[in-house]
Amino acid sequence: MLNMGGPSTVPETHDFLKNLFMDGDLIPLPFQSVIAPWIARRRTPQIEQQYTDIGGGSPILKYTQLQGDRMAALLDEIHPETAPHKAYVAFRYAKPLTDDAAIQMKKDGVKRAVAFTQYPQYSCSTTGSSLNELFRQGRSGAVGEGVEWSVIDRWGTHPGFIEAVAQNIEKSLAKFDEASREDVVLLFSAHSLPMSVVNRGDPYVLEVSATVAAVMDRLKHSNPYRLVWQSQVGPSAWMGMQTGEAVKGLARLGRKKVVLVPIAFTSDHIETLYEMDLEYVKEAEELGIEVQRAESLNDSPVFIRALADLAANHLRQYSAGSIGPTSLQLGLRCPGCTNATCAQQKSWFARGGR
Ligand SMILES: C=CC1=C(C)c2cc3[nH]c(cc4nc(cc5[nH]c(cc1n2)c(C)c5CCC(=O)O)C(CCC(=O)O)=C4C)c(C)c3C=C
Ligand SMILES: [Fe+2]
Ligand SMILES: [Fe+2]
Repeated sequence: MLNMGGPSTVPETHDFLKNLFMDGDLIPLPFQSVIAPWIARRRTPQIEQQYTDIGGGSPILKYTQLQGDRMAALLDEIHPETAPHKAYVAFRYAKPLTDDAAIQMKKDGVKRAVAFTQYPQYSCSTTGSSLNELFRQGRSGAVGEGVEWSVIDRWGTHPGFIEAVAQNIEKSLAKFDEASREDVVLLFSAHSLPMSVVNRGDPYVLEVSATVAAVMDRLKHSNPYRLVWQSQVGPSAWMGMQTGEAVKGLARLGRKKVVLVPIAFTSDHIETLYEMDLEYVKEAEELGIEVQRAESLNDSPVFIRALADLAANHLRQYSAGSIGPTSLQLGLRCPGCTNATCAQQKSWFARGGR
């Protein structure tokens, strides 16, 4: 279960930020090993305050572990051919890190493993970075010798995932007065990307858009909607329109009913619990907007069944030889990619981790 992770407690914030700013796949910095710890130290107090304000830490580990354990139990039932199944959490920036998962897998004597990204839509800065780290650990033998790997690299239009998101939107819509419910604007919000990443051919923006289109089809276009982008960091140009600006713009246009929908992350985190709930919702209410935030998927049984379905289909097709260890799409580097690790990682996984 690959994801970025988050500090489970406030004192873990500094190490989380240090690991994040040290990641050249996410934020390439000159003199990274010197500059990254400095930026992390400077940013820590502000981000610590945000984690304090959302209750003392990120719930991502709790939810990822729960999703993984329940998915593995379901897999034992629906795909007994490869049972028993066990989920290992491998976070990129917080404990348990990829090397922690590797140690545990080696101890357990794992011989067959699926790298299952928990980011629905692919970006080199998220899933790509996690796969690069897993490749480094796997190649070094940290996970054990002779492990056969395959990859589930993206699933942003899986019908079970779409259904789970749509159900949460419907729950939020039900809180509005029925007579004017169709006027409610669905504001899908995803973590933004620097334009430098978009412009090197990263598929994330397209894939998030595909998720939104699939959700709207499932909802039979019951409401008007927009996809907007949040959480940009630093002074460079990022993908827009920014969520905060969109909320203000809707108020200016007299669109006073909004559901905010997190669409690129499956568990609650600082962006839902802090930016959405404490910043955007508050701002919207001050502008006279009636606003609901659609719940994150968290422990949604529909979502967990979708994860099990994705894994079962992958294992079934892989065993039948109808798919290889990686998708064809994973094999294509961004046309503007200059990161040599991406090339090595893709061919290592395409050979099943050999
Ligand atoms: C799919 C989601 C995400 C993408 C794409 C993404 C790209 C991306 N992020 C940064 C820089 C930062 N992100 C930070 C936190 C953070 N990022 C995501 C998700 C995506 N990032 C989440 C869910 C979080 C919060 C974790 C939590 O527990 O809530 C941070 C740290 C926070 C801060 O300092 O503001 C940075 C920095 C870049 C540069 C980038 C694409 C290149
Ligand atoms: Fe981010
Ligand atoms: Fe790349």
